[in-house]
Amino acid sequence: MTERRPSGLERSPTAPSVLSNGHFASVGAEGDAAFYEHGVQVIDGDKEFNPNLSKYLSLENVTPAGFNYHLISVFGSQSTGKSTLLNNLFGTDFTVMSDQERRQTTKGIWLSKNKKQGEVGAPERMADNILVMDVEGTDGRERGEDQDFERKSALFALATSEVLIVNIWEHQVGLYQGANMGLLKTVFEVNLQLFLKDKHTSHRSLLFFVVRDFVGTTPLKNLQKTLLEDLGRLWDTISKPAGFEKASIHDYFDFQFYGLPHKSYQPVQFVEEVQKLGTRFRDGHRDLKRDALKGEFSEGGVFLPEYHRRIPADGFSHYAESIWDQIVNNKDLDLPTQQELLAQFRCDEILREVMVGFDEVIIAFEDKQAEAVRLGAPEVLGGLGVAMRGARSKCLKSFETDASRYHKGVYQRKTAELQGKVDTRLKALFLGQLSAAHKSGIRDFSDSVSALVKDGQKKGGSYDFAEIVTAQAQAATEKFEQVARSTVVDGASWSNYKQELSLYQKELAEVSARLRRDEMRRLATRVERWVQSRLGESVGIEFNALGSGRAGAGAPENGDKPTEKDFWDRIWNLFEDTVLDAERRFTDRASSFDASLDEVDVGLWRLRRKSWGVLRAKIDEEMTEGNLLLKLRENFEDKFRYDEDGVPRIWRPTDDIEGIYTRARESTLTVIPLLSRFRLDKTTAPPPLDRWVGHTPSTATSADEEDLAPIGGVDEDEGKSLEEEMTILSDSKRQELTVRFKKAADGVYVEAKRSAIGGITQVPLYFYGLLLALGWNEIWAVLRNPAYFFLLFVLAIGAYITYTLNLWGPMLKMTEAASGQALVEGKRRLREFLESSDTGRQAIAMSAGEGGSRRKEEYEMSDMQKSGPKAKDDLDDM
Ligand SMILES: Nc1nc2c(ncn2[C@@H]2O[C@H](COP(=O)(O)OP(=O)(O)OP(=O)(O)O)[C@@H](O)[C@H]2O)c(=O)[nH]1
Repeated sequence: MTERRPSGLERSPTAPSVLSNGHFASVGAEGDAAFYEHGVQVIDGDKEFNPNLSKYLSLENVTPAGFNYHLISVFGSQSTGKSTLLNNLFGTDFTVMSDQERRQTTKGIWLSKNKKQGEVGAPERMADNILVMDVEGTDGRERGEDQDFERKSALFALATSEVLIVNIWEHQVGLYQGANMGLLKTVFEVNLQLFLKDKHTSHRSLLFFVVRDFVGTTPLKNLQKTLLEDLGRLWDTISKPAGFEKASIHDYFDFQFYGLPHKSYQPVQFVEEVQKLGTRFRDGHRDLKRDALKGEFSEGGVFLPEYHRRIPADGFSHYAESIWDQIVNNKDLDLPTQQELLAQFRCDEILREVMVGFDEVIIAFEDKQAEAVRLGAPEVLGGLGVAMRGARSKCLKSFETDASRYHKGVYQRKTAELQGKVDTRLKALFLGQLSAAHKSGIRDFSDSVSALVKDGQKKGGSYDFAEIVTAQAQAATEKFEQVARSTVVDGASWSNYKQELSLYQKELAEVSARLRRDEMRRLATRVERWVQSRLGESVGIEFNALGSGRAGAGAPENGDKPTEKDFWDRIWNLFEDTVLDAERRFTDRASSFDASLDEVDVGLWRLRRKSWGVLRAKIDEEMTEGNLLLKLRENFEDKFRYDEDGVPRIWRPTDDIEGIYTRARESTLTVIPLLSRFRLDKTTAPPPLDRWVGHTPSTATSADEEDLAPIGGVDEDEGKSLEEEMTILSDSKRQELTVRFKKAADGVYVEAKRSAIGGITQVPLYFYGLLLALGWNEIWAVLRNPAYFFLLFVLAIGAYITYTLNLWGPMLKMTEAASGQALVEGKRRLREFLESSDTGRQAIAMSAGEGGSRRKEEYEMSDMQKSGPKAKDDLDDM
């Protein structure tokens, strides 16, 4: 349907509009109220519907009125003053025929809103929104005998209006064949046709007869009676559909009559009466109680609820258009179906409108959430809960306000559809928010626990891990609940977070367990370092003691003097003691982690295995060939060079050097097989490593076993026996070591032998006797000479004083320093002298070569004597 300009207002866009009655009208654009000064032409002369009807209703502010509006149509023969009547009653500006032209002015159907204000102090029920329709006059000359439009417009008016004003000249009353009777017959027929399908609702209409040019000679009551009799007869003549044969005219119509004096002859009275009549229309609803008391209905408001066609104002134009479409196309008018269709159309429209408001609020959040998910950094959106609750309730409320007036079934269906749409999106947002709260909560929890643990470690390790975890888990749960609570949408069944909360708590517990495992690992590492340091030191001492050839540091349990035989017993005891101590430390600390027994068991098992690894590494370090050869040599030298009391031996040729050498060497040689296997002296078997280190606990995970080196005799699948694990030196190594040791021992023996022979060059005793005999005379000469004797006496006294003052030491040192200085000086002078000659230079070169090689030897020896590395005590770290 094309948009048309009202035919009564044809004009060029620029020229001022000239109305058919010759008056100028100020007009504006179609959006202006001024454009609709004369109302809106709903149906034009070509039976076209004007789509601008809705625009007009909006401009007149009728659209939001809901059911709070009334629609009145006026019927009557052409040029009987219908427009004049409406304009006077409602202040409208329908075009009125000029008295000179006398031709039809109203074409099609016009509609205008009542412009007259209610009187001051008028009753509250005063009708605000009265719409009046001026219907083209019937049986006019312009349309000839074309009854089609009359029928169609009657159908249209009846389908929409509550009151039909029938305009009739007084002189026409009683003229049964008069033009109005034909019109009324049509009205009755279409009324039956219209409401046939809507038996359940009792539609009624008010036929309001306005008798024009009422003189008053015949009382209105009589005219009324005549009219009703005529109408009754008319009703009887129309053919009624099956089932309606006995229907009375009063089942469908109420009647009212009003007489108006001649407009030109009695203008004052005309105005007065019009005024009175207008008040009745604007007065709103009829007071049934008062009418019942008076026994008649002749004053007060005219409307009754059952007259209303129940089309909400915002759906009126659409309804009117489809009704007209049906009428024009000669389709059966089915009002209930039309109302349902209208409801569907309008509900969809309202749904779209309310969704616009919803989108304005929600899309921003949806975009933000999607962006955060895309970036992989889920974010808890502030204000989401408030926005969701507000948008949802506003959207449902506005839908209810606007759509609930329409067909109930359709409205309910559409409400469910809207709720579904809204809730699907809100639920996604809600779950997204919970997911973000979940992820960020878990991350924050993990971070804060780690930070607090680090803090505690910095402050000296005085922190309770379990306490930190419990407090942080509680804080994290509270935070999650707070976010979830604030995002809950009241009244939405999906809006609860029980399941999400329990999933969150479950993951918190899992993360706690992981953090505890990490913490246990750190603890285990610290304890292991401590074990390493302790074992490194104590085992080192034992090995050093082996070099001395006497007892080690750890005394055997029975209190006997420690021997080389129980070397491995001492090492094993040290290991056991250290590990037990470490286990105690580990268990004490782990208990504060709230760790389960299984977790502690796994931790202890790992600790024992690691400790064994530490011990085995330390043994391997001590048993490197160089270290071992040095130890054996020291062991041998200790036995060879020192006697049983530990006093160094000075070899004399008479000594049994060979015997001592052989015993010492044999004794040291027995150490080699002893050292080559880790065997306990008590049991003559390897230590019970498998029992001690233990088998893998069933609760240990593959991660727990990851960094553990396999242990022979414990980890069966490694194929290494306990015997192999306890073999420290292989047979070939042993033999090689024996050979090298023997060579070293032989060297020591040769040196001893040489030093024994060197002792023979001592001055023999008889030489002193000979010296005394030969120098006897000289001794006497000194003693008998007073000068010599005195000198001797002074020297004796000086020596005594020096002794009593304990000055011998300093004096000797001074003497030594002086002689040393003199020696250095002497050497320097000698070198200077020699350098001046060639032979002297050669001699210096030779002596330097010898001295260099000796220094090299000395260096190598001192290198071998260096003690093994000492591990730092990590105990401080714990
Ligand atoms: N005798 C008489 N003439 C009237 C009365 N009211 C109006 N008229 C005249 O009747 C003529 C027609 O008036 P309209 O109001 O245009 O009549 P209408 O029924 O709207 O005419 P159409 O729209 O052409 O059908 C005008 O010349 C009016 O002056 C009245 O109460 N009595």
